[in-house]
Amino acid sequence: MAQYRRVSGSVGLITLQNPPVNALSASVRQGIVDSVKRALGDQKVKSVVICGQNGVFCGGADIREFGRQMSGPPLVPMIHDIEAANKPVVAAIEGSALGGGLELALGCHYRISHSKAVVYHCFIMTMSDQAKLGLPEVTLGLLPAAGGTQRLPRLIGVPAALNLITTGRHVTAAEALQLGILDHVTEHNTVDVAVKFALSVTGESLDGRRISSFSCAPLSDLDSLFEEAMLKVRSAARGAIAPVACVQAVRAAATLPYAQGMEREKELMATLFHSGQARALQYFFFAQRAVGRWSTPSGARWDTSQPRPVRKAAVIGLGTMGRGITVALAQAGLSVVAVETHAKQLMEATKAVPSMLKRGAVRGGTTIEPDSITYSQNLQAVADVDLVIEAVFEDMALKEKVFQQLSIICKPDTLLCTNTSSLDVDHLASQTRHPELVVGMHFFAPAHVMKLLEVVYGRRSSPAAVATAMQLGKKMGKVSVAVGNCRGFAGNRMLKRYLEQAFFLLEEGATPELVDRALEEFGFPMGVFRMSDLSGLDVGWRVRKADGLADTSLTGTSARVRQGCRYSPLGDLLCEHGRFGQKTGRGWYQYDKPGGRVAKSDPWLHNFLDEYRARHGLVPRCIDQQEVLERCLFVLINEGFQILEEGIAAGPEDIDAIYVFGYGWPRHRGGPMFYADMVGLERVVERLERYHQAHPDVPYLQPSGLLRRLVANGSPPIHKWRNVIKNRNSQL
Ligand SMILES: CCCCCCCC/C=C\C=C\CC(=O)SCCNC(=O)CCNC(=O)[C@H](O)C(C)(C)COP(=O)(O)OP(=O)(O)OC[C@H]1O[C@@H](n2cnc3c(N)ncnc32)[C@H](O)[C@@H]1OP(=O)(O)O
Repeated sequence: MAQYRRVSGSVGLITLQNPPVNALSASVRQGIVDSVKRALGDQKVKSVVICGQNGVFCGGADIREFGRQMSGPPLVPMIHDIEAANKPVVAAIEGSALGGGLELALGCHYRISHSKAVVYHCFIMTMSDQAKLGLPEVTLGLLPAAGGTQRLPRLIGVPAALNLITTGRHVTAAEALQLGILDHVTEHNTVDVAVKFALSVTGESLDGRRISSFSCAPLSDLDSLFEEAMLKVRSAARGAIAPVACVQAVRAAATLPYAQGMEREKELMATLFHSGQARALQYFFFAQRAVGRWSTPSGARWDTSQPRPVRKAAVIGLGTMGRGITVALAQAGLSVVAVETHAKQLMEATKAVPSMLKRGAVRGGTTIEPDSITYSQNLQAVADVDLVIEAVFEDMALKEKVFQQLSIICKPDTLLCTNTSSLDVDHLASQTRHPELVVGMHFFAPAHVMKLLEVVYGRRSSPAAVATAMQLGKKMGKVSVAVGNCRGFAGNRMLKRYLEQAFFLLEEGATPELVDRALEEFGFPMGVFRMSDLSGLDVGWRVRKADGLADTSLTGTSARVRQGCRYSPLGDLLCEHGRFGQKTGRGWYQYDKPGGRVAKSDPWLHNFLDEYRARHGLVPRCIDQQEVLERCLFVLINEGFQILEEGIAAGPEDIDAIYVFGYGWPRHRGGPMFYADMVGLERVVERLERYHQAHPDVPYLQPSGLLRRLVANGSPPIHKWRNVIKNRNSQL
């Protein structure tokens, strides 16, 4: 809806009304069309202001309408009519003007917005409380097709428009003013200022105010600008089609008259609108919001659990993870006690952490106060904190000891969290006096950069403990996903199956290059082998050794079998050769030096694989990219269904958010569970069954019960899976 009234005698004020973000639904569009008509037809009205109710201008088109039959007046002629009006129209932008919302504002003759400098916590000073503007359609698999690709370059120039349209980034009102998107910013009530302004421009000529009549500022070398832009978008999101279409649309603005540019914009939008990528990205938009509405099998829920305030936190262990967590906590405005019992490591951390904070501040345009962190070698320093995050070496005996000590030292109501990536949270809880106050907070390296946080609830974790960890994650800018306690939780448990298949493919004749190429062409930023070289092969080796798996002295058939299932010792053998990946300059690839970044094919590795296969009587066969994708991805997806069946994750959105934010799953493919839905559950079952027949010693290739049940229920779309999922208690 849109409300229309006349204010200050001669200003028609149109207020968009569609909470929470005044999205341009059919009825809002109809309301705007009707209101504009009224304002232009009323002789008493000399100028018009468009604003949004509740301090939000407009969050853009109503994304929920995209999957349905579109009705109501279309945006393009609606905006065209506003621009063509013979009375000045002013956009009063509070909150957000995004997508179609900004396009609507670009159709107005003037744009005024809100900006206010505030200090929002004790040591980070920032410009907050100001409007956000942007054309984020690309993040939804679309382009700004209501004239955005044609008006913005005409208003702010091609390079700046290319940047905004291809990245979808939001800019603050201050930046928008600088770029020339806004005519004016105010610290006062934006609508009042806009009304006064509208009165002041009454009767003035609008000839120079209609952006569609502008020409793009000329540029000397358009071809190389667009070539560069194309290369950039292709490498930023491999295989994503919307950024490419965005570049093409902006090129049309730079080279064609407005009307032809609009035709091109429409044509390009038509290729995107019904694409699988647009569906995936729009699904993911809602999925990442859905994970905040967490629930556990015991009935704890986001809307009935009260988080506790956390002002002071401690981090125990200042290795790579601990340092990153310390930085993330400090950046979130908490006071942090950073504890490391090894003097050398502590000394290094006291230098590393402030410089990480400094780099972060430069990147984020904020100022920091390093005094918010105190360092100590003594665990007693955590006596008065509200929450502790343990990040010591991944060793159960060590962690047990730390939790026993924390339970004595800390206040009785202190929340005790572990950053373990796979160990048993319930067991650690059992070492403490208050197991209900123990949860996992599983960060991903680098912890101050990566968006994902798995919040792991144990059997006895209280709803308040889960709510507090979830809220703290949000405060740290993370996407927090609540998961149950099991080996590897959700993310690493699924990853294990994916890694195993990659190793098996090498045994059967593939090379790391072939496997990585298939995965990178699918859209992962790095294939599995390049990724494991980056993260260090020794990490998994240590875990396998602790689990009694990494025994390379075994010979004959038993060398490739553990606990009755197929096992590949390839990773263990590489580690025994000292090949830990980038850090040693050798892994699945070779690097020019230890710490080198550029992976090169390694003849040694290929010889090693040949000899290994010969030793074990494995006859290499030709493996194609499809098999790589199906084996690696379908087994991971199958584990995802198992996780859903066990209630470790509450819904497919949780798993998809974990994989997109934590494991580089290409966002334009929606996440593994969405991908399964796209491929078709029946096909996933059929391929898994086929591979299981060929590899009966790999039980995880057998389709999970839930997957079969969904197929038996007619393969309902992903948003109906929850109806079929029967949550069970967490399982260890
Ligand atoms: C064959 C060819 C046919 C072509 C015809 C088509 C022609 C179409 C022409 C033009 C198309 C224009 C495209 C667009 O405008 S696409 C939309 C662009 N806008 C966005 O991407 C903005 C999305 N929203 C946000 O970024 C944020 O929500 C923000 C506005 C910044 C507010 O953030 P915050 O305060 O943190 O609130 P939440 O994100 O939690 O959102 C609150 C709830 O509102 C829902 N929401 C938000 N935006 C939209 C929207 N645009 N449409 C529908 N719903 C929206 C959001 O999901 C939250 O609800 P819930 O928690 O239930 O998920």
